[in-house]
Amino acid sequence: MTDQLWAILAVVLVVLVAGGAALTSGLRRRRPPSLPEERAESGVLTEEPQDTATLERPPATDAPAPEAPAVTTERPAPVAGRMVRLRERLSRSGTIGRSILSVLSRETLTEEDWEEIEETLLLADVGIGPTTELMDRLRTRVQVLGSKDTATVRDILREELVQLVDPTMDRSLHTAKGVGDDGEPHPATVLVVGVNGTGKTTTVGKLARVLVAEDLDVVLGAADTFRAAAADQLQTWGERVGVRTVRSDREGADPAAVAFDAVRAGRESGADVVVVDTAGRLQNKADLMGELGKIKRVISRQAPVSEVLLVLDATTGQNGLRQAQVFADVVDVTGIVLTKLDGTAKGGIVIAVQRELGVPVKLVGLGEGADDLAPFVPEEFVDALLS
Ligand SMILES: Nc1nc2c(ncn2[C@@H]2O[C@H](COP(=O)(O)OP(=O)(O)OP(=O)(O)O)[C@@H](O)[C@H]2O)c(=O)[nH]1
Repeated sequence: MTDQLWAILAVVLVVLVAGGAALTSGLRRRRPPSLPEERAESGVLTEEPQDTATLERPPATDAPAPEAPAVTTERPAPVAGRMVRLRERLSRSGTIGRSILSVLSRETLTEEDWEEIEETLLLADVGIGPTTELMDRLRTRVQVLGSKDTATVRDILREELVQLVDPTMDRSLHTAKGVGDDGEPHPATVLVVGVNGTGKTTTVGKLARVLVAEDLDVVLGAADTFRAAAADQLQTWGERVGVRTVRSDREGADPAAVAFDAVRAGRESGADVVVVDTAGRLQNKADLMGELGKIKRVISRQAPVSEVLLVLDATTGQNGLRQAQVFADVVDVTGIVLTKLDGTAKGGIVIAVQRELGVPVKLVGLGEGADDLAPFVPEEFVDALLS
């Protein structure tokens, strides 16, 4: 009896010990490691997302990898005739032409009528010098007119306005490739400068489309490293038309280094044109001169700078003109891009800025659309003012 009792007690003890051990190990398995040290001890890698990615990788097969979705690039609108197509965008500026024409067509012109013409020109930002010049010429020509039919007066005004805008200036963009001293071909390089907010980055994007529409190979340089979003913005513009953007991922990176890399990439890929966007903050003239001067120097080591385009916001009037003057003092500007001409009645700024800086307006921005940048044609501009 005692032996039997001992045997039963021994069996119960064995069952209890085995059950307890199983329970403890089960609990241990279920509790996830929480602290990094615990994870290391338990052999779980700390870079968990990578493990997960490994688990999700499909088994290797001989089947070809699925093709990446085809990137569709846009074909920009043709460049020729853009100003004519966009002429209605100049309707606000058109008030200068139309109101002068209505005064000039009056039977007899009094001093008040001439003052009205003068005021219209000044309000449209034509500037004092060109206004006086135009008034003198119009007075002389209108006085000798026998009969004053509207068509004749319109022709005279058109001729004089075209003269004032100056059709003799070279407005072509210098985008032809060159050959360096080493006999190697190099791309044309276009540096885009101007006060922030004038539409520089947008203009570089639109300009890339203009050049692509002309079948040129383009590389963009995002040297506006002051504003991180500017490089993203530019890259998006480029991607839409299959153009590469050279950029730095570091905010505040040396803009000259980015410009250098962009021109080198353009050289290596045999591109026709490299267009470089800049920040051009007006902290002070010396800083600006230092920054733009350095960018120009490093670009010139690989290819001469073909164009320096100054972007000017047409709606900022005389104030914008003064800021533009600072840039013109710092770099040799070869052309002006007048943006936002669609939103202003001050189209006379075209005349004032050319007079003030002695540089032709080469392109005008006529809206926020991707192809709303047009080569500037004096006759078409004046026709839009008079229509
Ligand atoms: N209506 C109109 N808007 C324009 C035109 N050109 C540019 N803009 C607008 O102007 C704004 C400023 O343009 P950005 O290109 O960012 O200006 P930015 O000079 O590069 O500015 P920062 O990078 O700060 O130096 C944007 O909203 C553009 O869409 C134009 O011709 N017409």
